[in-house]
This record gives sequence, C-alpha cells and structure tokens, in this order.
Amino acid sequence: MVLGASGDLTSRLLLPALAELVNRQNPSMRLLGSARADWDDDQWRSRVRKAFGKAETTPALEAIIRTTHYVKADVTASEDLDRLVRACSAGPLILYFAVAPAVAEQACRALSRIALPATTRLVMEKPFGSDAASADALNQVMTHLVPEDQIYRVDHYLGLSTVLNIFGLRFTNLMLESVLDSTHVASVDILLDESLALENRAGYYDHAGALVDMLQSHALHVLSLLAMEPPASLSARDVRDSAAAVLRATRVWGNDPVASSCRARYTAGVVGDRAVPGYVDEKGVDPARGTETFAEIVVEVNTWRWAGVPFRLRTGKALRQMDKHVVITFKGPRWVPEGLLGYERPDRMHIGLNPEVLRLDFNINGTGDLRVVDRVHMGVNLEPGDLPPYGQVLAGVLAGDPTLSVRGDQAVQTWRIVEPVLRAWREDAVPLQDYQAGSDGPTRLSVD
Ligand SMILES: O=C1O[C@H](COP(=O)(O)O)[C@@H](O)[C@H](O)[C@H]1O
Repeated sequence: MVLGASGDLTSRLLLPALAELVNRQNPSMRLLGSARADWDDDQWRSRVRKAFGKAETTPALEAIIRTTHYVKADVTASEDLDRLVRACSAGPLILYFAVAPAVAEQACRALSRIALPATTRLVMEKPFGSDAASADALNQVMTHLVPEDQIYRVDHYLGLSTVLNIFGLRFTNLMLESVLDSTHVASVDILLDESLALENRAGYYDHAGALVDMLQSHALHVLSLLAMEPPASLSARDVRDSAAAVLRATRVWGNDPVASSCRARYTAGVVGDRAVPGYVDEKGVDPARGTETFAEIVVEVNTWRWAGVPFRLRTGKALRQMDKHVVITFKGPRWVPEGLLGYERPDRMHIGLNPEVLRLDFNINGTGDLRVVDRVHMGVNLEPGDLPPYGQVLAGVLAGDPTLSVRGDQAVQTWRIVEPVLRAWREDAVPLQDYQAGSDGPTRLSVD
C-alpha cells in the first residue's frame, strides 16, 4: 500500500524500482495506491504503467497493473486509514509512506487509533524526524504500532551496490583488514559532490539544506559501514548493532562545530553546458532562510580502531562535476631507504560510489630507475547492481529482512551527531559562504 501514490517519489523512484524487482524476483504481491487526489483505478493504473515504463513488459508486471487499485484517502485521518487497511487482503501488509515527513508522522499517530494486522510492516523515507528528540518521539509512536524489526527506515543509499560493496571490501580481505585503523590511516573523506542543482525541489530542499539532505543520512550511513567493527554475521541484528556502536562513538571533531564545519550556497554559474541561476533565484526558494547547498563537517570516531582519524563528510549541489566517493588516505611508510626519492605522496584508496570504480594510488619505481619513484593507479570498474538501489531496499522490505534499513537508535544517533553543527549554523556562528555554480566549491576545511 503506497501512501502518497500521486507524488513524485512514487512515480519517479518507487514504482520504477518495483518494476525491476518484479521482473527479476517476481515476488507474490498486490499493489494498492492511496492519496488525496481524486483519481479512480484507471487513472492510477495508467500512472503505474507509465512509471513501469522503462522496465521490460512482462506478464508479472501486467498482472500487477491489472489488479492494482486506488483508494482516495486522507492518510492522516484514522477513519480513512481504517478503510484502507480493510481494503487489503490477508498476508503481511506493507504501508509505504511516500509522503512528506510531517505527514508520515501524522499518519503514524492516526494509525495508533486503529487495529493494524500484527504482521504490518511500516516503511518510512528519510529524513526521519528533524532532530534527535523528534526522531526519538517518532520511534516511540511507531514501535507502539509494530515491533522495531517491522519498521523500515529507508533511503536509496542503503541499497546502492557500491555502498554494499564496503562489506566485501572490508571484511573479506586480510590485506585491507589489517590496515584499516588509526595506526595506518591518516584520514577518511566521504565526498558526495553533485553537479545537479535544485531540480525544482525547493519545497523540500529549502527546509532541509545540504547537511540534512545528504550528510545526516547518506554520508553517516557510509561512515558507519566504513568504521564499524566486523559484525559476527550479516543478520540484521549483528549488522545494525555494529553500525549503531560506531554512530554512538562519533561526534564533531574536537567537539567544535564552528571550526569543524563549513556551509555555502551557490551563485549563478555554468555547470557543464547548463546555465544555473543562483540558488536564491531558484523557484520557490526563500532567501531569508539562508539554506546551504554545500555542507562539510569533520567528525571523529572515538573507538579503539579510529580515535584520532578525521572523517571528512562533504556534499554540495551545482558543483563542477558529479563525483561521489570515499578516499582513504594512508600514513607514510615506517621507513624509507636513504636515497629513494619522491615517495612523499601517501597511498590512497578511492571507493567510488558513483561512478562505480575502485582505485588504489601508490608508488613504484620509475621505469628502470632505482632511486626515483613514480605514482601509479590501479583501478577496476565495478558492475552496477542488478537492481536499482530502491529495488534492493524494497526487496528487503518484501522479504521481511530489515538488515538494510536504519534502526530507530541509529536514526537518533545520526541526528545527535549533526545537531551541534545545525545549532551553530542557526546561530550564525559559521558564515554562509558563496561558491559559483560549476566551481569546485569552497576550500576544504583543515583540522589538526
Ligand atoms: O537523497 C538524495 O540523494 C540524491 C543523490 O542521490 P545519488 O544516488 O545521485 O547520489 C540527491 O540529489 C538528493 O538531493 C537527495 O535528496
């Protein structure tokens, strides 16, 4: 049951991903859509067909289109929700909240006044809450409805094949396992640069800003996988326990949100061959809000493994090029034979999230030269996953496996980590800088 069936998320991401999932795994399911729009079944079916558009037409997809129904409802009203739930057949009911966070929260409160089938699963999009206290309060409301392992707090990064790769990379290679710690690593950068600008999303983005949109959720998720201790197994409990432990140990570098954060906003410029207006001139933006389109924070992970290693999280819109990757920069060698020159550049590992590449930068001798080293790069292009990221996440929801979704305590911790920065920015303790669209953004923060 998609609540918010008439919205952008449903047609742009959810339904196309569902189509891929159905074509690959053919899960047994029935689809229902609900929203306030005054649609009938035919209108909904043609929306579904259009959204399924890119996927190959198969009998399984045709069956879904033929049997899907639309129910007009106000998802914040208990009577309407009761009617919706009754419209569903036996079997686990999955309520997917494809609505604005505030509406999802009201819907959960309304759900607490009706009887839900015991097997109901709730799927909630990011951002989950607006700070640690509201995320905690929402957790309480939701866990009164269903047990925690039937709640899926999702976003598409959780299903990105390149993000999933971090498990294999970290936990199946002795060569890496033994060097991913503060003895060997100088710094870790998680860089989520976007060339896209606002894309008509002011209604959401102007309230969220870059920090909440990308760092509080996606970047901290990537950090939790990079920094977690090896879980005993890939069970939902073990993986999420390890991720939660890392988040609990993470805080703004030096507990100083002013020195450890940077915010900026793009001005008019050219990205590739596109002229981009300044952020404040984009449709629907309220310049008085002072929303940032670029955010950078440095955090520390205070564990045995990582204490003292800066983790830099950065994202920005309308930058020169889209490049989302992790860089692990290693410390210098313990000893270099006297007379060997040019070794000063540190070894680096790039884990591409998008584009999908993995690259090692290291030093070897220049051709036929005993004394001078050269820089070489060893790389591999990674195959994109079979399923689009949302498809991967949906597969977990349909299978009843919450491993790839965020647990309630993790959601609270991610807010706790960014809250000091949000507070410092609200108080204007950190200046809002400008950067030109199409540039590389402001200069990087340096921390001691
Ligand atoms: O969740 C979001 O992610 C996209 C970036 O996704 P990606 O797969 O292209 O890395 C971002 O543009 C958007 O603002 C944000 O809400």
